[in-house]
Amino acid sequence: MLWRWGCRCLLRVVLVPGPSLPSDSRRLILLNMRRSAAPSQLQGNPFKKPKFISPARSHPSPNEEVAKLNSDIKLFEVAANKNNFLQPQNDPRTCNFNLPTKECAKGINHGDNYREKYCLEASTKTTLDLHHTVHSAPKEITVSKGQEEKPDSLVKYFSVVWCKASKKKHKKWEGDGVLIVKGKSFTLKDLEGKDIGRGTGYKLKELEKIEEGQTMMIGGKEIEVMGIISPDDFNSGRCFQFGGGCSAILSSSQAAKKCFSNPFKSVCKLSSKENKQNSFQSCKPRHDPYAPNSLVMLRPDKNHQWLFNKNCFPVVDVVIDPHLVYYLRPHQKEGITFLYECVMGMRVNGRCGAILADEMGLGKTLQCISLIWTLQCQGPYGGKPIVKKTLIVTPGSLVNNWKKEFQKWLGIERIKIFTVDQDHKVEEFTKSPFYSVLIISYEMLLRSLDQIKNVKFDLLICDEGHRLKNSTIKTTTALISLSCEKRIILTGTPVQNDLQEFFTLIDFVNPGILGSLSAYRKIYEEPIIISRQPSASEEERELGEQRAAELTCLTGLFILRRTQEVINQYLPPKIENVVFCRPGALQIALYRKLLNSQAVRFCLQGLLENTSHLICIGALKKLCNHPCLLFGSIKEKESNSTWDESEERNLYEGLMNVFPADYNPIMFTEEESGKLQVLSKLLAVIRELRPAEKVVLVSNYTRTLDILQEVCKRHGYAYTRLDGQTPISQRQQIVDGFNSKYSSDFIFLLSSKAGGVGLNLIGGSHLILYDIDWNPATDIQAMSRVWRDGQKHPVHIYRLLTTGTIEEKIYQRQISKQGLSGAVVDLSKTSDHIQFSVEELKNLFTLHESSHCVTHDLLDCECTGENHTGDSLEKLPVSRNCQLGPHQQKSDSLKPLSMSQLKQWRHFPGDHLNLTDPFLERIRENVSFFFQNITNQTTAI
Ligand SMILES: Nc1ncnc2c1ncn2[C@@H]1O[C@H](COP(=O)(O)OP(=O)(O)OP(=O)(O)O)[C@@H](O)[C@H]1O
Ligand SMILES: [Mg+2]
Repeated sequence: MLWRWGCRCLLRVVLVPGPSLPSDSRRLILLNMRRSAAPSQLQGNPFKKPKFISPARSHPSPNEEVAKLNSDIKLFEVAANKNNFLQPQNDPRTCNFNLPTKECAKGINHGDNYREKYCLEASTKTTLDLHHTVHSAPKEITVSKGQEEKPDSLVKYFSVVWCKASKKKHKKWEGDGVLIVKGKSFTLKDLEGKDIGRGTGYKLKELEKIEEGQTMMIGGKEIEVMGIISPDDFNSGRCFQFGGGCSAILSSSQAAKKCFSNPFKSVCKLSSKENKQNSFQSCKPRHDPYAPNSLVMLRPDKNHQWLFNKNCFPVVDVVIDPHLVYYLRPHQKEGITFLYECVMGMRVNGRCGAILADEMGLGKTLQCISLIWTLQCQGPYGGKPIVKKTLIVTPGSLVNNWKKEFQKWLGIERIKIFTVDQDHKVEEFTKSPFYSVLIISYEMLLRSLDQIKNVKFDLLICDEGHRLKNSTIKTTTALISLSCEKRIILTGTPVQNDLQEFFTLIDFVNPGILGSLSAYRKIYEEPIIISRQPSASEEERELGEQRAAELTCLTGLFILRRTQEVINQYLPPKIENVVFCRPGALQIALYRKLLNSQAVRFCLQGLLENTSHLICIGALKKLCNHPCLLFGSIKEKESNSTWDESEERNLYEGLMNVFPADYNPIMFTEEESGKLQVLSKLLAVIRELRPAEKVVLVSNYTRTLDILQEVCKRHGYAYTRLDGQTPISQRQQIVDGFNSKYSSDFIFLLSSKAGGVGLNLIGGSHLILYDIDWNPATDIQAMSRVWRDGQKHPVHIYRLLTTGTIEEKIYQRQISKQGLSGAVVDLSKTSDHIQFSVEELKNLFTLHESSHCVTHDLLDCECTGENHTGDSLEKLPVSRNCQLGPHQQKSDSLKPLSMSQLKQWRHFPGDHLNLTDPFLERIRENVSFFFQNITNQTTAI
């Protein structure tokens, strides 16, 4: 550690390579070290008393050097540094949810060429050092509003160094800190945001006199004031970033150190081998950068060259293969540019991670394939490829989809892909020089971790990477243990809704960039959460907002999210229907009986154990799907030896008497379930009106899928099925078979939880969600399987709900605020994780027999339910469920509907006279109410 070198006027000599200097030039940098051993004191002192500046930051940028130096060796003291920890080369147009705020823009030092190219807006603002805290602090102490009138509320912030109080003559400062002076009291915080000292009762006159260089005692600690911090820098949290971003800085310093390790070798005086190698490098771009429509990557700026072009290769344009560019959508071109800049460390110095969080179906796979292909063949320095081996980790059902996409876009010759399965082990990949891309499932990765660690991967892509949001799970720790620096997370779900999970994902792609978890909690999470509470004071609200803005700004450099709208124009119309199906007579009788059971009554009195309500909910959901499922469960339980003591006994007591005496679940009928009746009619009308079109039929339960499968058999519909039991090796084959125009399958039976994510089921143009999940994300995932690129037909989506039952309640929960509060981003969350109050349980356990649609009743809609065409969209309030707050108010088209949005949909009762939709017309008999919404409407559908 540098700061251990505490001695007076220590001169540190570093020879720095520079690409643009003559080969015999050597640059000698003397770092003037101060006496004190505190981190902040160990560097040159360009302005007053700077904080600790890591080597990567403390060396001048090559531009500055070139300007200052002639070819002679020259000694100089390190000047003010412009090589920021963050070097946002951010495209304001693509900065996903977080257009830089004024504050953000202030803190950004845009790279020259990038600024020219993209950041027109930002470039008009003053470019400031993000860590200008000390240097640019105003001479006068900044105080909060109202200080003159009320000295008690006066607030000042100072950067300090501190150590425990001691009488020793030669003290060692232990760390940097922030001193907050409020009224007559002091708080001392370390750079992790923790309070480490407090004091009170000081005289106001003393406080006014605090100035740089002053030493004082606070709560058993001695401090020396190093400078003033502006309220802006405190509120944004920037003044802590030496703690927060410290490791990021260190990392770039490490990168820099690499360059420093053998300076002579690096200064364009290449060994003969390297010379030879160099001469073999193609110094021409692989593709013509001037060709019309060419997609050329950003050229590295001088800082980048100085850090990464050790061998002084000529800078060559990196141009995306025109073969790919031909197919790329505009948002995909932007996405590739973004990914390239991230993994090349051009957006955040020395950081090579990215999160591509585009909504489902936007072609994240193609964007990554384009990146891999580019980096595998090209590089900005002498054309030398950046990546040799890439590791792609993905859910099991998508392993072959990735391979297929590679083949779709690049053919089989260009790039050799190895997919791991039962018969193809990682060793095969390791031994063969032939393959450059390894695709493996998360499960297999864990099993083959040791072999994987033996391979040096240059690029790591984690598909559906939101599963890494928990840092303690094995998969995350396994992936963290891989040494690969260039890491990309792909996810279709928003990542910023939960601040803890957000941290884990960020820390995975760019380790340490937000500092330690404890620092992050203190500096960002706590103030942000406090500010969102209704009881928050104005001050807390402002602080939280500013911290959120800063966090957004920091992370927005390497997170990109675009919404579905960007591809809407390429997609056919989508007709979405929520269909409220009347329950059958047997269903109603059983439902009543269940609600009257002792188990439900006890639940409502809070008398049963925590999980009892889940059993009741489960039974009601089964009943809504089909009574025979409930029958089957009871029979199964009865045969179990523990039946007599089980809680279910209280629930199922007397239920068998409601079933007809000769009830046989295998001989179930469609009439017994309202939804099944509707489904059966729906399948028939699709078959009749659109004989060439296919249906994806989704349920969350394998047993329900069995029933649906039986219905297919009875009606003679050809079907295929994918659920949790389907071997991974067969999944892609099943998907391909269904998508093929030659397939005779009419129906694809899909278990949404088992295989919903990432699948392309564009062979189907009708999707029926037979049951509803607590988590809207599960349903959204499923619905996104058919309305995606490549779909040729208008897409019809039907969500079936049983009128007046728990299914409506779950739907309401999905679309109301409550439903959004926790579950929205998390596919793994189930009802087990949802807490219910007794009031909520009462509502869940009520059957509304006389309502056509309880959901409509709740909408507060003036219409009488007669073909209402929806309110004007302008009235729609913008609502967003995001802990990072209002800075990201951009529409998320795939986020669950809100109640008010649902009100915009056309809605009408089943017996409405003028149903224009021929499909709805045919099923209306069993339907009490419809909601319908059409996206991308053309003429006929
Ligand atoms: N530019 C394009 N032109 C035509 N088809 C495309 C294009 N880009 C992507 N596609 C196709 O769109 C479909 C969806 O792409 P992909 O599976 O990569 O989406 P995704 O963003 O990964 O979605 P999810 O989050 O659901 O996994 C694929 O079939 C893909 O081949
Ligand atoms: Mg995908």
